[in-house]
Amino acid sequence: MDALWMLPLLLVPLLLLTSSTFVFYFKKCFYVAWMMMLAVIAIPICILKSGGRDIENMRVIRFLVRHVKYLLGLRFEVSGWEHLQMDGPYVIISNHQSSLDVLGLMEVLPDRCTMIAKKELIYAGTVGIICWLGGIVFINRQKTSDAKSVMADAAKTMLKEQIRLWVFPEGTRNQKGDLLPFKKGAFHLAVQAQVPIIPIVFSSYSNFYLRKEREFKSGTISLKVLPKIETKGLTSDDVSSLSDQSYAIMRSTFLEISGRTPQSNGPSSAH
Ligand SMILES: CCCCCCCCCCCCCCCC(=O)SCCNC(=O)CCNC(=O)[C@H](O)C(C)(C)COP(=O)(O)OP(=O)(O)OC[C@H]1O[C@@H](n2cnc3c(N)ncnc32)[C@H](O)[C@@H]1OP(=O)(O)O
Ligand SMILES: CCCCCCCC/C=C\CCCCCCCC(=O)OC[C@@H](O)COP(=O)(O)O
Repeated sequence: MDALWMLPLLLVPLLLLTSSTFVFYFKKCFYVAWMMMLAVIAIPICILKSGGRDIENMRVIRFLVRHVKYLLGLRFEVSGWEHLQMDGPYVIISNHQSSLDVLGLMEVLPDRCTMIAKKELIYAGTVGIICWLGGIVFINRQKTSDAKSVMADAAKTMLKEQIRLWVFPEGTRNQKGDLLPFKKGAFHLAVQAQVPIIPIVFSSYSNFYLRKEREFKSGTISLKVLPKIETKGLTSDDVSSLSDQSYAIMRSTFLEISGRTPQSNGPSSAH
């Protein structure tokens, strides 16, 4: 008879585990907490290995982040690896749906590659510190002139130190089921450094992660690395067409790997 009183107590966790809203919040909180904790582990390793801010720290970060996908029930199917097998610096551009992109990014991240990120990320606790140690280039999106000069410096550093940079040309996270018009910074960067652009496309997260509906299920993400786009000989006058060209191939790839058919050519580039 006493055991019957236990029943509701057992039902509560059972109900919670089957509630998709609970799972959504649980997985999100777990993700942030786990990344924060991984950064706590990574910080002393990076400082001991490199003594401070150094692009080589990205190896440590990449190694420590690789297992996180399993904990969230996510898988990545990568195609086009061969396009990353290239010597020297280049600019990677990819679409940006959520902070979960970091997991896919770490799947394919080449050596000596860091990212351009909004400066607010530096205040994200231990994650902010590890981003700084990993050589992430922080830009102030509210001050275009500052962002431009930081990126012009980055173009020089890329060549001097043989660094690759990963930029999210949409400039913000976007889950609207299509790509946002591209900002121009990534293309100016590649043209200034005269290095190739490698587009990488993440398929839509909408079949497993829906922010509004508070759903976060297991899922498989296609990650497609596309052939490089050369910028040798191009000048700032070519930036708009370079951006339009990149947008067009990334958008059609996004729709294709997300199981959708293109409806229109969409917006070309940001103005
Ligand atoms: C173990 C531990 C675990 C922990 C785990 C760690 C995880 C470690 C991974 C983290 C991962 C990070 C992920 C972060 C992800 C983001 O933070 S995304 C947000 C930040 N990134 C970006 O914004 C990049 C893209 N944005 C841009 O490139 C933008 O162009 C800029 C540079 C911000 C400027 O913005 P804007 O003024 O709004 O945009 P835009 O319309 O492009 O430019 C205006 C004019 O300036 C010109 N212009 C733009 N850029 C330039 C330029 N560089 N030079 C000359 N002219 C330019 C344009 O051509 C345009 O002129 P017109 O052609 O119209 O005449
Ligand atoms: C004490 C501060 C607490 C801050 C908590 C946030 C910490 C995040 C912790 C774990 C997530 C790990 C991945 C971090 C990298 C995520 C980068 C990201 O996705 O930034 C958003 C930015 O691209 C676009 O921002 P907006 O969409 O314009 O906004």
